[in-house]
Amino acid sequence: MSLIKNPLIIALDVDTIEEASVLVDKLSPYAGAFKVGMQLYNYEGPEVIRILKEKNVAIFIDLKLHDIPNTVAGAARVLTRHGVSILNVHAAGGKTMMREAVKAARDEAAKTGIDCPLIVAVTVLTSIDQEVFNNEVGINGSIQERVVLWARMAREAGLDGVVASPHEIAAIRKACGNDFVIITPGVRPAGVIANDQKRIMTPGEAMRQGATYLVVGRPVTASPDPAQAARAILEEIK
Ligand SMILES: O=C(O)c1cc(=O)[nH]c(=O)n1[C@@H]1O[C@H](COP(=O)(O)O)[C@@H](O)[C@H]1O
Repeated sequence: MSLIKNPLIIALDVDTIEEASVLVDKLSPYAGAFKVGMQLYNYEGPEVIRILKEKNVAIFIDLKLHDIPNTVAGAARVLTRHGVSILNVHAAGGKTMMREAVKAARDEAAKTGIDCPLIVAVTVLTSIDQEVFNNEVGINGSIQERVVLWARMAREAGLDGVVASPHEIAAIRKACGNDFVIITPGVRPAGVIANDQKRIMTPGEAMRQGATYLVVGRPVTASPDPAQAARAILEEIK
């Protein structure tokens, strides 16, 4: 969507509208979009979307919808009314769930004249490593194989793209083509702490692999100078 002016999406993982507003005011010159996830949305509700949109920034609503198809379709339909730029669902919810979500969002957009968000599927979370994937999540095979399978499935269901770690970007690009949107969290500038992220790369490496958008939270928002941290990432991916 045209409102997203560069590949850097900043994750607003804070509790309140006040904290989010401070970050947006500091970072809007450098961010292509801001991500509102389960922490901020579950405390402040849809009001946070309205207030941030008044600042004329693009919003990625990250609620990782995962439920039966009818329930996810209903959520995708009402979230579309907020006029967000990106919305996500879990690929693990299956193809019918994804297809119904896309249909509900597109129908609502056509009915209301609101732009339809890009709809993307979360694949294997970037905090999961191969051992946890096999032994705790309980899925056999490599993470990469699974991510590519789910990316193909998302594409067949009519989604615009996926969320995946930088490690799978090249394989997804090969399987799903150049127009497929790949949103990549698990991004850490060189020397920055990984926190709970397991499958990481630097911003420059992730873009060279073929990412469409990078999602970055703590390396920017927890920095003593968030604007400088964001500027440095933009410089690195130029
Ligand atoms: O869907 C997401 O955005 C997401 C998927 C994923 O696999 N990994 C992941 O970290 N994210 C989100 O991306 C952001 C990463 O934040 P930092 O680790 O602070 O950079 C968080 O808001 C996560 O919720």
